[in-house]
Amino acid sequence: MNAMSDSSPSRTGQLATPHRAGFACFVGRPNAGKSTLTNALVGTKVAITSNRPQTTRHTVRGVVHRPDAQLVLVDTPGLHKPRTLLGERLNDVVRTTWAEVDVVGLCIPADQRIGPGDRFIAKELAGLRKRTPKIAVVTKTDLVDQSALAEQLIAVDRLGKELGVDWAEIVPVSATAGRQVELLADLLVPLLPESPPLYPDGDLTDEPEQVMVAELIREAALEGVRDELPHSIAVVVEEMLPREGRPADKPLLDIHANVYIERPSQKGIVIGPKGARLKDVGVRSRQQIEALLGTPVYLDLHVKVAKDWQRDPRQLRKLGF
Ligand SMILES: Nc1nc2c(ncn2[C@@H]2O[C@H](COP(=O)(O)OP(=O)(O)OP(=O)(O)O)[C@@H](O)[C@H]2O)c(=O)[nH]1
Repeated sequence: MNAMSDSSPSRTGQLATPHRAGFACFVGRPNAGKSTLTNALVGTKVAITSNRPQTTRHTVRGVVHRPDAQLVLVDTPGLHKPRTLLGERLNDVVRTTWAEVDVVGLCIPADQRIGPGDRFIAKELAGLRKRTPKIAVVTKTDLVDQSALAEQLIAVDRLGKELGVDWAEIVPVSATAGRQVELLADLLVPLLPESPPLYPDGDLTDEPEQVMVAELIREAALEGVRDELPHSIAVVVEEMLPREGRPADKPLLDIHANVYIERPSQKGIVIGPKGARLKDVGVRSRQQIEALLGTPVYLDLHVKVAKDWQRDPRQLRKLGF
């Protein structure tokens, strides 16, 4: 099930390569390595990774540009059993995304047994329209030896047969070791429809910059306090403006952002003794933002309480959900 023959030279000796372009998304349980894989394919940091579940809240697209194809990667939040309104909304976002893409890749870590979380998602995939190709990506192969990997590949194959998902490919990769990432792109491209490029060359993401900036701040704010504040931090960038009166060769971007927490008692955790933690969050996220936007940044952070924001539809809308 691939259209590799399309890219072989034609009899006239010219390359009869139709340009292909389309959307792919990686799904999988939290922490399966979806964001890291997206980054590895695109070759720069576009999606936000973390060593904890459910940090990818927004649909972030990275664009892989190749002479023969353009692969637009849509990164979705992990599908999970919803417990809150936010959880339900996230699942809706995930399903909507699946229905709109040209190929879906289910990520399953090589170093963990296939569990209820993977089955839950694979079952959803089985219900997706037939003509959307589904591939299985066995991630983090650097963490296991050859025989464990072979076993996992067999288990993934069995999972597909059992649940009625017809894998177009089963591909083992390591995003961090850069192993087989190119091959994955090669296998994804033929599954895309023939189409001219969808994005101008050089575009890595069409996610609004403010959302990316907010994600970087949230990532820094969660660092080290995830156990205390699992899903209780949201960040909204209120304003992003070039500082007036600066010489052209010394621009400065003023960014004002609010870090929302759910309860006043969480304020101390985020701010830290004498504001030390918040200062540190500011320094670390500023460096990331400067790297992302390529300009010096002045970052102004405020911590605010948005009571029970995960359960309140009005707050959710304000926070962009
Ligand atoms: N050793 C190794 N670790 C990896 C690899 N890919 C991802 N990881 C690690 O696995 C953890 C989760 O990776 P993410 O890319 O954030 O996972 P995700 O599926 O996007 O997670 P959510 O956003 O929670 O859905 C991070 O600590 C990564 O560094 C890999 O190829 N090898």
